[in-house]
Amino acid sequence: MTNTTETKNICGLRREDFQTTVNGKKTDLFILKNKAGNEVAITNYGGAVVAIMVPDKDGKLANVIQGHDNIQDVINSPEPYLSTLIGRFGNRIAKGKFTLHGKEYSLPINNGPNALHGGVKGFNARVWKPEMMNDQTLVLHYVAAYGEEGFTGELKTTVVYTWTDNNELQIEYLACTNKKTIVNLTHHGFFSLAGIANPTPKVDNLICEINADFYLPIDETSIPTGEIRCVEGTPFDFRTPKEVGKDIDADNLQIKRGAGYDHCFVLNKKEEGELSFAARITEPKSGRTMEVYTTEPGMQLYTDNWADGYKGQHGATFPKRSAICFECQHFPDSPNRPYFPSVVLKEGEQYKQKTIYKFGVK
Ligand SMILES: OC[C@H]1O[C@@H](O)[C@H](O)[C@@H](O)[C@@H]1O
Repeated sequence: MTNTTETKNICGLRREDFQTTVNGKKTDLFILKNKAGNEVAITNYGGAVVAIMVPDKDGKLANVIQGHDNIQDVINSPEPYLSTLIGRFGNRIAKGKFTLHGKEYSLPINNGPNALHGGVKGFNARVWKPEMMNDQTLVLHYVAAYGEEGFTGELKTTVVYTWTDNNELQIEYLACTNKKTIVNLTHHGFFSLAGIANPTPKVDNLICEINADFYLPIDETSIPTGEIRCVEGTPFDFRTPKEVGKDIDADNLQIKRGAGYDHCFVLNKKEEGELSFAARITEPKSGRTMEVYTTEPGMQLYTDNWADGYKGQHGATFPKRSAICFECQHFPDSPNRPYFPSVVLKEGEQYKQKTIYKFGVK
């Protein structure tokens, strides 16, 4: 297996730069290689994907996901969710409060007045137990303790990354609890289809299509207002492909609140939980495409609106808006909105979600 031998150069990265010990647990870099010869590199620190090497229309390989080239930079990143796993609860919970079986829970506040992405030390900042199944499958395990980051119930979590021969990065999530809890897992890939370069180009000229007739407007603290609004005639209408930059700075209250796109789309589904088409982007210059499929009801479109000008892999600097994120998940603040799809997981039940990022060329 690839990881048993010392690899000097993995996707332009060095394995040893990812090897350290954090709270007694070892971090490393794992490489998945498919039959087409294309590689993906993942660290078990937060499950951060640090490389996805895919060809452009002329067959030229480039890394299309933002990350860092060493473990210290991953740990201290100005963007703590840079292409990492997110849990136990993706996105925001208003004021960090929710009620479950008649009891009110208070989570640490880490984003304005709200709780974001599972707390001060979420799944993105944990060392996961790695298991290489074969050259194309990495499994990560993490057990979130009862009470960790304010959540009830121990949560045993498994994430399976599979890199298929047709350049699909499949991410499957499984979890179970010993006491009723809430769970909303996702992966926060920061995709730059033009390829990581210095400077990494902005996302404005990506052509984007999103399979959603509705989205969730947000209040001034980025919590869904509760309204499920039609995208028709708004900057959020991506039902026919359009440039990401077309309305990203539109004179629109929702766009202003998000400082760009930072909103959950309600994905069109025939059936709850079906694995279906969510989004597609095309980068016109390189011809690279990415399609997203998910079992989840929602997808947060985030256009990298905040962290600006920090150093990433391959000597690159990442200006803000140089990546696009499609976080497939249940809706933000679901625990406080009984009419949103439920995020409650009971003892004896199994949480499952699957999302696929499929790379190609046009
Ligand atoms: O990486 C952090 C970003 O993650 C997104 O899911 C949130 O909605 C953004 O507000 C946040 O800045």
